Amino acid sequence: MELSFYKYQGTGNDFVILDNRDQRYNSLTNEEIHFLCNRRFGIGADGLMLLNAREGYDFEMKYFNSDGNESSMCGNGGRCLVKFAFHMGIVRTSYSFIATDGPHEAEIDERGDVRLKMQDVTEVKEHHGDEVMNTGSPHYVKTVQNLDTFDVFNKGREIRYSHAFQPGGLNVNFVEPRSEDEIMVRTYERGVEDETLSCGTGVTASAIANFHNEQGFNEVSVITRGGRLSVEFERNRDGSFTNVWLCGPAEKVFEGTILLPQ
Ligand SMILES: N[C@H](CCC[C@H](N)C(=O)O)C(=O)O
Repeated sequence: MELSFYKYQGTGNDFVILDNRDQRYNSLTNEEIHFLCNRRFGIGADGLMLLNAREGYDFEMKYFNSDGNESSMCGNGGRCLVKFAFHMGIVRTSYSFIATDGPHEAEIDERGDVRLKMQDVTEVKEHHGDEVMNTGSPHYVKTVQNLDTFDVFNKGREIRYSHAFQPGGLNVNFVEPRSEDEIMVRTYERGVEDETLSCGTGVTASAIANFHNEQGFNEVSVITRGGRLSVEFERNRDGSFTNVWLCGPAEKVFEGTILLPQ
């Protein structure tokens, strides 16, 4: 089958996007998605998304990691899918779409950056002095020194596969505070099984773990290897985090067609 695809990236986290509003790609297998994400034999990406039609929403987002398996929410992917929808003629001042973790709002600002509203975070657990939370995907957040030379792959893999987080595993973020409201983050991503240049739900978890205002509005600037993102959130008296927004660039790279192996 010949397949038309679009390639997008959000701060270096890159995705194959398929317009599936006519459901033509519903029968794609995990093996085929894994092939499409392969950086040598396929298009190459950290993940693949289907833009589906959905009653009551501007669209539905289905997300697959590059291992070919459907997975939890992807923050950078959601931002790229909003920009794709805009390019495909779905033009809104505020977008409303549904993903595996529920409904999301999103906006495209005057610079073309995409602001994505993330799910509330109601529970942050402590684990060996580090923090574990779910921002639409499960994340482990560890503060380290000298992040630039830190062994993200091996240390990340160790935590991702550790017994404590089986069977599903989780994504692992290493954070180095730079100033009161700026952090650096590098992430080992589950389902990619490698470091990605940025991870939206991971950046969100890392910012929340490094909040600076005990109560009320917080804004954290996040430096990743793929570029800069910002995370805004309210910290509430009950310890929950609401009105969480992930903001940053999301760009089309190219489009094309590819023949799936028979
Ligand atoms: N690999 C993640 C999903 C994608 C997360 C990341 N690409 C993002 O931008 O949030 C997981 O399986 O939990």
